[in-house]
Amino acid sequence: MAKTLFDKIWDAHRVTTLPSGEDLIAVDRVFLHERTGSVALESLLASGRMPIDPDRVFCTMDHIVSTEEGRGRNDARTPGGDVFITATRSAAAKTGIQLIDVDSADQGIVHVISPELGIAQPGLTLVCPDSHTCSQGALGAAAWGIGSTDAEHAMATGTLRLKQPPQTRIRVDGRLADGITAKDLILHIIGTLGADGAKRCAVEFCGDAIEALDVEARLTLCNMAVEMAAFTAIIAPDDVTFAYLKGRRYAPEDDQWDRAVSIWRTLMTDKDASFDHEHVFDARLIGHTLTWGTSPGQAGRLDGTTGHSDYMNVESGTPLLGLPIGGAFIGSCTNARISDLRAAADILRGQRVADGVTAICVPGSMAVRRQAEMEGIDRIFRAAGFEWGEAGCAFCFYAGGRTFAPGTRVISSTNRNFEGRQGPGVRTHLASPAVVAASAIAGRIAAP
Ligand SMILES: CC(C)[C@H](C(=O)O)[C@@H](O)C(=O)O
Ligand code: SF4
Repeated sequence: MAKTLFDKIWDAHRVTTLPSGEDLIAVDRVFLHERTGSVALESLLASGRMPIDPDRVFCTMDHIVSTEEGRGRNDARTPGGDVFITATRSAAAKTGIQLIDVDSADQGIVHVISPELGIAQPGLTLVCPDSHTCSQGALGAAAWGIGSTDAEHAMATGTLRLKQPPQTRIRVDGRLADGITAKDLILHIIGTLGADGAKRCAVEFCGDAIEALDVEARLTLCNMAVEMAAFTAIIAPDDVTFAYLKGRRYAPEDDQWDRAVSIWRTLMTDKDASFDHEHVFDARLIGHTLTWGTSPGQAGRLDGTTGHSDYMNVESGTPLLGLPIGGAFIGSCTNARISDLRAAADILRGQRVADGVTAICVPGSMAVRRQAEMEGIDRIFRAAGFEWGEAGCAFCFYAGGRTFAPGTRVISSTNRNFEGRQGPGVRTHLASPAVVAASAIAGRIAAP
């Protein structure tokens, strides 16, 4: 029978089908972070269990760590949040899992460093107690977000019990216009299908426009699948994927590499495979896209108008272009990789952030930060008046502590614009790094 890419990975990991109709699925890798991972690790230890294979459990510190330069990386950005850091460190030592601690050169946001280190690979199952784990499907893995209890189960048994999700195919034909990015594309898709447009589905992205994206852009695309309520997203691995993975720390080596690639080449949807839902988009019709409301589905063109939102303080029909901003943030697992920073730096070079705009850039990983510094990108950001941070989730979500003033309109390269997401009363517009940079300079929402 013809199979989808997702079927192939699922079937290869099915240990058995249970009487309940659920499958018992072998989990290849578990990734944790200090916010939810600490809970899972402590609970596992309290039950007297140990990870069945600690070498396949990875953990980073990203959500609660301070990202302010020079502040000391052991510091928490959440008042009293140090417990997340210390509890994770101590539980990691007791369980023998692979901890990427605050002072590690590899530290960064889980969904940024997992691909960077080659931990996410085609054909693997990978889970993490974090909703944006779907990002990692960009490498051709089945990667999905779980709760802390399931993380505990996955660590203890190397399996998870769940029903195979329904499947959606989203094909994007044509090529994105110059300057239009994967962020514009995914905001356009969510804006069209709605914030529950892919409910509980495993989404496969395919088509010419997807094949033309580099891996970093594919990560941005898959990252936001959960914002349309998807179970996960996946892209068939291809030569672009293999070139990205080759030589990375956890990638297969030597003849193992050739064997892996020959298996990976079989990971694609068969011609006659069927999906529960299918959608087709035309990349050529997509322009700069950003959100105007408090759901990622409330998105529209930069040259368009808003709907009505009291929280966002916009009337229906207000042009997005020209809305005055007080904050600009470039960061998060959506858009804080080197290609994102380069795109923003191209716009910021020789420019200054407008008066009254607090502008902050927080690279997604310390590796991205080092690369940016090697290229002089940090100097462009600093000279423009941006604060330059150390890696972590930072202003992507409010965790107590420092944020923008209530009521501030912020243009942000992140993935969630819920009420209060970036701080009490803070009004978030999601956009690409280029639109964030251009708006920071203009002091109002502006085109790159
Ligand atoms: C804190 C964490 C569990 C949460 C998530 O699951 O996504 C966070 O990363 C987010 O983006 O809201
Ligand atoms: S950067 Fe934001 S979206 Fe990504 S894992 Fe951190 S908090 Fe979640």
